[in-house]
Amino acid sequence: MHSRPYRSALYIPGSKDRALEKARGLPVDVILFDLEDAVSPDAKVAARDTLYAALADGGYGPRLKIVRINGLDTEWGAADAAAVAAMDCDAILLPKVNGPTDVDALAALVPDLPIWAMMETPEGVLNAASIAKHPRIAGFVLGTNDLAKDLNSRTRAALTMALQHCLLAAKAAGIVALDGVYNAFKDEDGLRAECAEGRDMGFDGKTLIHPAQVAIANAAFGPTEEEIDLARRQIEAFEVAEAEGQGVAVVDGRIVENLHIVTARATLAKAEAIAALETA
Ligand SMILES: CC(C)(COP(=O)(O)OP(=O)(O)OC[C@H]1O[C@@H](n2cnc3c(N)ncnc32)[C@H](O)[C@@H]1OP(=O)(O)O)[C@@H](O)C(=O)NCCC(=O)NCCSC(=O)C[C@H](O)C(=O)O
Ligand SMILES: [Mg+2]
Repeated sequence: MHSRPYRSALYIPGSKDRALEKARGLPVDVILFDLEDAVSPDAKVAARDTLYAALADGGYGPRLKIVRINGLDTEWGAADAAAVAAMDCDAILLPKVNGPTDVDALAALVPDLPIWAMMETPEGVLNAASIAKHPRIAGFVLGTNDLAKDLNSRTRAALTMALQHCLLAAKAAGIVALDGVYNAFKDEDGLRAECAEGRDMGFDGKTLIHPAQVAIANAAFGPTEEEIDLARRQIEAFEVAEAEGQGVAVVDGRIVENLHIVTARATLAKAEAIAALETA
């Protein structure tokens, strides 16, 4: 179980001062400062300095600060990595990871920061287990746009197997897994439905492209009052059952065993972590 929430992870173009400023006041759990696709080629070099200065100025509070660089096979990747190594951030995100050797290459350039991997190529998805187990990897971010492009697929349903494969790899390795973006940023109902689907699959949160998407993701991936109440009642009932020498309790007509208590405790821990983040 992770000790901080990852409900909402907002991409911020590293080149845009206004968005970098706006992010300081947004209730997101994770900020993905982007040097890759959100930044046009002619702005990429200057974006490094813009982002360095924004992070040095601070004001992003307890949010997890991750910087996405350009691929190491591009003209910007290696210099991005060197620049990020000097930035005040928590992790570095590598796009289009195809296998653990891609992670090795970045690890050699950035010795100290945790590395997150964009899972967005067919080869990367096939190698998900070995990427997730790389000792420097701390999280997966699904890149559903690039994946759909490479697969020539037209629906999210067509990506289900890839999403689940990456999730299995992430959970087996004990790392974080964030779902891909929902492109139609003005369609709140569509986002709500996709967040619910990603949460039910097991993702820890959703990557986002616009501030208007934050509240929907936070609500979808945070425990509800009903879930918190149920978790408390399950723990209470199980403790009573245990005191009576029983291994099973019944709450709301359903059995509660030790494994459900693990989930119930995780729900309460997540609620506490969210409260701590929101009051920090
Ligand atoms: C999508 C956008 C281009 C829309 O921008 P805009 O038209 O400016 O939106 P608004 O006028 O509604 O903006 C309102 C205010 O919010 C600020 N804003 C907008 N977006 C962001 C943001 N992402 N972070 C912080 N602040 C933001 C505006 O500055 C306005 O502020 P104010 O002036 O105070 O009113 C734009 O949202 C955008 O560029 N989004 C990010 C796009 C992006 O990051 N793309 C790359 C990541 S997605 C990806 O690569 C996925 C993956 O790799 C894959 O393969 O799937
Ligand atoms: Mg991508």
